[in-house]
Amino acid sequence: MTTLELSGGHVLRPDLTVERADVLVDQSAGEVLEVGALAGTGDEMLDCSGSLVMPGLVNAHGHGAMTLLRGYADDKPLEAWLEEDIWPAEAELEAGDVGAGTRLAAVEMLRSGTTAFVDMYFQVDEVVDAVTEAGLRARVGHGVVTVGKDDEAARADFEESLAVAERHDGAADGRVRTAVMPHAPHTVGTEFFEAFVPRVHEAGIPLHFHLNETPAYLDPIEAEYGERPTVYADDLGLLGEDSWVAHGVHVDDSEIELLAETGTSVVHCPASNMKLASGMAPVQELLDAGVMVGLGTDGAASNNDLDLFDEMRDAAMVGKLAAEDASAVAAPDVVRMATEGSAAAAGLPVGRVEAGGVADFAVVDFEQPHLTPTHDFVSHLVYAARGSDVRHTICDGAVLVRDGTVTTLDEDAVRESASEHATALVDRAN
Ligand SMILES: CSC[C@H]1O[C@@H](n2cnc3c(O)ncnc32)[C@H](O)[C@@H]1O
Ligand SMILES: [Zn+2]
Repeated sequence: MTTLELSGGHVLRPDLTVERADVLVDQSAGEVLEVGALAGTGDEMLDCSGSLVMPGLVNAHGHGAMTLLRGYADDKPLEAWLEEDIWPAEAELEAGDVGAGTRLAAVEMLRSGTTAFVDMYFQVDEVVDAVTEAGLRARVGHGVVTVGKDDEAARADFEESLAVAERHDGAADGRVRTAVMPHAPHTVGTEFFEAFVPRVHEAGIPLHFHLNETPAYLDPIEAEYGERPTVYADDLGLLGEDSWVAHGVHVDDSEIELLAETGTSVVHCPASNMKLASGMAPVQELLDAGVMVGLGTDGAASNNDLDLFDEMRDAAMVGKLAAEDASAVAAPDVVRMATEGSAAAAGLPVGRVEAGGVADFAVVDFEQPHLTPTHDFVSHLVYAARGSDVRHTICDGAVLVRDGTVTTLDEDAVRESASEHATALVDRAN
């Protein structure tokens, strides 16, 4: 057994108290052995003085390779943005693009303290290779869209999502888990849900999809079935403890109750919701109803970054506006959303720093002017810290970022390759 000691820092405990402590990790098992006063007992030492050791952040909804389309199309609402710009560009995507874009996403996430993420996209073999190389943890899936496809192509798309989930589950020494990911209730035909959802359940595979992001998600379902999309999704077997949805912006009281009753988690994506003017999710109401809420960036083309510190601040700010209450979506709730909440939503065994727990951490440098004085660590994590304050990132016991430098990927090469792929992709699309 080789041990790593995170020494000299403060530690954010699961009850969100902070104490001066070291953390000893079994690197081969990727597990925390002890949290306490250790004073130099590790085989390898990682200096965390002046810093806070917290659980690695978990990005519970996104489309990693959309980094290639960052800044390609802005200042439009979701439907116009997807139909006029994003989907035509994605029609030109090649496997290598997804690999390059996901590596860029990995570098950005690692540098800002994210150790696990959820990815709904295409060419998932490439996504898995990038995750494996980066050393990250992920829940990945092939996104299914059947609108605009004939029956054969639509069925093939859903088959691909199932096959990908079965092929990759447990990859990268178990750091990669999978899910079947239909895009949304209104972009996948009812007959395909009816045919495939029972098979997904039989195979014990979780489900992840976009729900009620904009008013346009409601109209077609209400017009055809006379019910809210959450009820429609429940009728099709899409809700449950193994399901988590992205957005949940336009959910009424009965839908919130249904999400709580079925144990379906909601991933809040505040930056994307603000940028696309999709609306303000009723996060405090979801929390009050007992719904598990996680946090996600969505893709880098609608955010336009993958920094969960930024996202935490946005979640707190817009949560207060939505509730018209400055005490709503308070800092401790937001830190829980970005750690344990996201982890529970995505079914990943992370989100707490404790003995016997998984060794995934972000180490945040608090010796910064904008983090001085430190009356309250949790307040600073939400309202004042930035992704660039992350000093070290550790996943599964391995140091993936040491003093701001990614150890597993060559950052310059990743940036260069992503730029080349992005330019060629956009040239093909235009
Ligand atoms: C079928 S793979 C995922 C699919 O989703 C698209 N997408 C990106 N951002 C959003 C969003 O905010 N709402 C809905 N769909 C989104 C992405 O471009 C892919 O086509
Ligand atoms: Zn999305």
